[in-house]
Amino acid sequence: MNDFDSSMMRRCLDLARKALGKTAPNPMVGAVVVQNGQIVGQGYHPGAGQPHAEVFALREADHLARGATIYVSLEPCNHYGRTPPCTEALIGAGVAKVVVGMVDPNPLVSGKGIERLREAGIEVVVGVEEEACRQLNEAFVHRILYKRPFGILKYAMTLDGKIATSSGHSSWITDLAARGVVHQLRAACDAVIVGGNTVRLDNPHLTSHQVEARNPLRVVMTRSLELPDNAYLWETEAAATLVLTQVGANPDLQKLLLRKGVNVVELDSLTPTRVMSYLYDLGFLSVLWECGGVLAAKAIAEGTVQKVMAFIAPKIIGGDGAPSPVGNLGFQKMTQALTLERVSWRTIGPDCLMEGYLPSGTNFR
Ligand SMILES: Nc1nc(O)c(N)c(N[C@@H]2O[C@H](COP(=O)(O)O)[C@@H](O)[C@H]2O)n1
Ligand SMILES: [Zn+2]
Repeated sequence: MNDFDSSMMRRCLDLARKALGKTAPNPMVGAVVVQNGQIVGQGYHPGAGQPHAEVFALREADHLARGATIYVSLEPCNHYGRTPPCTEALIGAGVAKVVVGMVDPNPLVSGKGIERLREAGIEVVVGVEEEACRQLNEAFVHRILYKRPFGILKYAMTLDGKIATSSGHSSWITDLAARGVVHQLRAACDAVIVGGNTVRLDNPHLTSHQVEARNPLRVVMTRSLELPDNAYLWETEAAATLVLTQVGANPDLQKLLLRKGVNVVELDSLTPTRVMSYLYDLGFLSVLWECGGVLAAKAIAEGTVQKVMAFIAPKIIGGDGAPSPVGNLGFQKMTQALTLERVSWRTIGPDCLMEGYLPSGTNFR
């Protein structure tokens, strides 16, 4: 890989990111057409049902695409989905070379796009900035491979591991800057899940708090449906809310919520696994768990959390009964601890964000 290829692929990733949070169930993809060392066309995939990144880049390059090199962060598709195959568009435009960031994990494409281009006599290079391409679409890759959305557990805790005081007060653990990062994270996710207790205790908004940014679907998991008549989550002009409950729960509140525009769905079983399967069917890529410790423990135990984002404030509040981010996992020994992989951390204002991935296959129901 040379520096030029690398910088063009990074440009593709920057373009792809313009559609952050807007492409589900599709990936984020960017493409750049280069003729004689100059960018003559670029594009990104804005969302499902719209043309792919390659098509926008080719349109912009027009006749200059002939004999050019196109960089694309994901293997060009070779199938009829919502849109026709990009391989045929590339062949038709007469490009000489295609530089691909990563092979598409989608079995409808996986390797077939590259094969088709090579058959047509086009030079194809694969794997430029592959790790960065994979990272950008980690949720898409997970969805394709496991037929479930990618789960992120996010929490804010004090240095002594508490998410609230013993009385349940939790506003605010982290500073403004860290809360801003959480708002961006919400804008990048398709749904954010809390349990009934969080609604009762914290009355959260769960929006991205930015005028231009999109909001995730706000999802409440509640068996009893014993929730307040008035909650910010019922203000659906701000963002859509879905309440998942069990069959026959609190019919009066169901009627009230429906009148307020909240979607209420009764599920046969209200487990994290069932909820993630429901959200998969809605086409979601990434789901943010912003719940309390009891639900977080269940979500981890059922393998519905892949990544953990822990915001840690340099504050100590103590309190024997003060809750912690993850409830009972049933572990007795330190050897049972779930050790995160690919851990990184950074400071955000006075706080610290530690991120890492649960070992793959974590599931001990
Ligand atoms: N290479 C590439 N560029 C894009 O811009 C894309 N959106 C994709 N997506 C791949 O094609 C599938 C979706 O196809 P339709 O949008 O339904 O036609 C998606 O699952 C990816 O495999 N690829
Ligand atoms: Zn395509």
